[in-house]
Amino acid sequence: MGQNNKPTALIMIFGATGDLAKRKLFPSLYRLFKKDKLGDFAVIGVARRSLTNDEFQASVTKSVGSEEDSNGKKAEFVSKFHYHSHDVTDSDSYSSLNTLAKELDNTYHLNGNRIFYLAMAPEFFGTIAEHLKTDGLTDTHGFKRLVIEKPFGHDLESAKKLNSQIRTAFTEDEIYRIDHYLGKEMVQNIEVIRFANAIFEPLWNNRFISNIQITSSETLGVEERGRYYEKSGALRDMVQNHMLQMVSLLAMEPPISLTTDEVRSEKVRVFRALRPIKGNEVNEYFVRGQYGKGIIAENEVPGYREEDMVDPESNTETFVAGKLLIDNFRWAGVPFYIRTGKRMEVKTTKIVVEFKDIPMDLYNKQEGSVSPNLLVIHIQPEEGITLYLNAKKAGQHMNSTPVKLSYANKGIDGLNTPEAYEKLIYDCLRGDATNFTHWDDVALSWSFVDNISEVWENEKEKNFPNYESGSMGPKASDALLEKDGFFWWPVTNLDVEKC
Ligand SMILES: NC(=O)C1=CN([C@@H]2O[C@H](COP(=O)(O)OP(=O)(O)OC[C@H]3O[C@@H](n4cnc5c(N)ncnc54)[C@H](OP(=O)(O)O)[C@@H]3O)[C@@H](O)[C@H]2O)C=CC1
Ligand SMILES: O=C1O[C@H](COP(=O)(O)O)[C@@H](O)[C@H](O)[C@H]1O
Repeated sequence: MGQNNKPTALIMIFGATGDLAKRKLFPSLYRLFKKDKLGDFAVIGVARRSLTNDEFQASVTKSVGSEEDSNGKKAEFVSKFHYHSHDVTDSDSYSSLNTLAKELDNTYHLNGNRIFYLAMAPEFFGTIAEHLKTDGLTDTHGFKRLVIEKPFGHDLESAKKLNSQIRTAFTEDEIYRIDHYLGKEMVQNIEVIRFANAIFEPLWNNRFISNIQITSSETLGVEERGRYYEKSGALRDMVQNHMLQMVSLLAMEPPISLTTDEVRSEKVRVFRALRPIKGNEVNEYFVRGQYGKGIIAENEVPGYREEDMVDPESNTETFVAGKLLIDNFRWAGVPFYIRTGKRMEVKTTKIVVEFKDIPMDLYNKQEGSVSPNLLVIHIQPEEGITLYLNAKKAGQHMNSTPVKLSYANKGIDGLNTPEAYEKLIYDCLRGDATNFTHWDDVALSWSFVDNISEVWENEKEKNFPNYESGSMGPKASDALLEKDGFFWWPVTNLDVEKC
């Protein structure tokens, strides 16, 4: 891996005038710089519009505006940004980009290390990667790494095509496919909670766990992304990547060490064990929804079909719930339920691990049923874990009552934990690809999702819209669990801060 804690590199950001660069990439780089985690570096911003270096630097200054300055660090940081106006489909621009790259490499002593960050629409990914090779930008004596944003393809076939295009210029080890959920503090914590606690790992299997539920709900609608989302939907936008990645971390076997290869190969084995959903089973295992109008935070919001750039008769799902089965010794018979959607009641991502009931309930005979033990992992917005146990209810009788043991993660020194992008960019600079998705994950997760999307695309859902904005999704999502004798644990009541 050759990790260096203060890495040196030339970072080329393709799409440097776009939303992602301004909202996430520049602020994350600035935080790394402020924390003294970067060695020598320079940034080349690439986009079509014509900007001078001063204008580009002014936009970088603006995007780090809300970050605290310390001893003129901001000005020093921004001075390292350079702009190259360049249409990525225009072959001629790459040689001048290469000239600028070599110049900056010398000026800043960057040892030929290059990061190419593609923060652009995915249709350009393949072309850019090919040009980087043919025009000599990857021909460098240092390391070269490609950071590629989602979506990685639209289905298995397009993902394969894209992968073979980028593989002409980069080896698998040099490709860093971003899934920003893998940079979230509590998603990274799943492994530690599992593998560093003697009380969990022995119970982490089908003998003791009855089901696992993962909810990632959003209150936002589709915003300005109607054009993209119409072709994507929640299944491709959230399930193929973030939701399945969380499933793999929850279900993987303990790796023999924490190296990139070991962790990734255990994750891939989960995808290989994921039971494929056949065409005629899709509606039994998966539920789709589309939001209608409703009330969020006391404001009336429009339905999905009324959003900008959305077909008034759209068949696109903005909500997905599903039941996944993992066919291996550890998980046989344990359903993993997932649900994700836009315009739901709350913005939250939570994992609820529900343990099986004890064989005999001695304490609740007079007072209703026993409460199962739950382990709740709060991914966001609050970060932490809550363990729901049963203890004696105070008083004369021997009855039990649920109690909570809670840990709220306040981050380093009580400050907010670093943003996902900050961690992932730093990992990439250090050459640590553990928290990036491997091609095998991508291929296997697309092949799982393709079975479902094929059915949904060919069957128009007559009941859309089928959930009100501000609700927790369509009724069929509750029915999915009810038929197995379970229910969605209410994520709104599982707030770690209230424990
Ligand atoms: N925004 C977000 O929060 C997230 C974004 N992503 C992904 O990140 C990528 C970028 O998204 P986002 O920043 O929102 O997109 P934007 O539309 O905001 O930005 C696109 C950028 O690409 C540049 N661009 C477009 N066409 C060309 C071209 N032919 N040659 C050179 N530059 C070009 C644009 O600049 P100009 O017009 O000047 O050329 C602009 O800088 C996408 O893959 C998206 O799916 C992923 C997760 C979250
Ligand atoms: O990748 C995506 O994720 C966001 C949700 O991310 P979060 O960190 O806010 O949970 C989602 O809004 C977007 O549609 C999707 O493309």
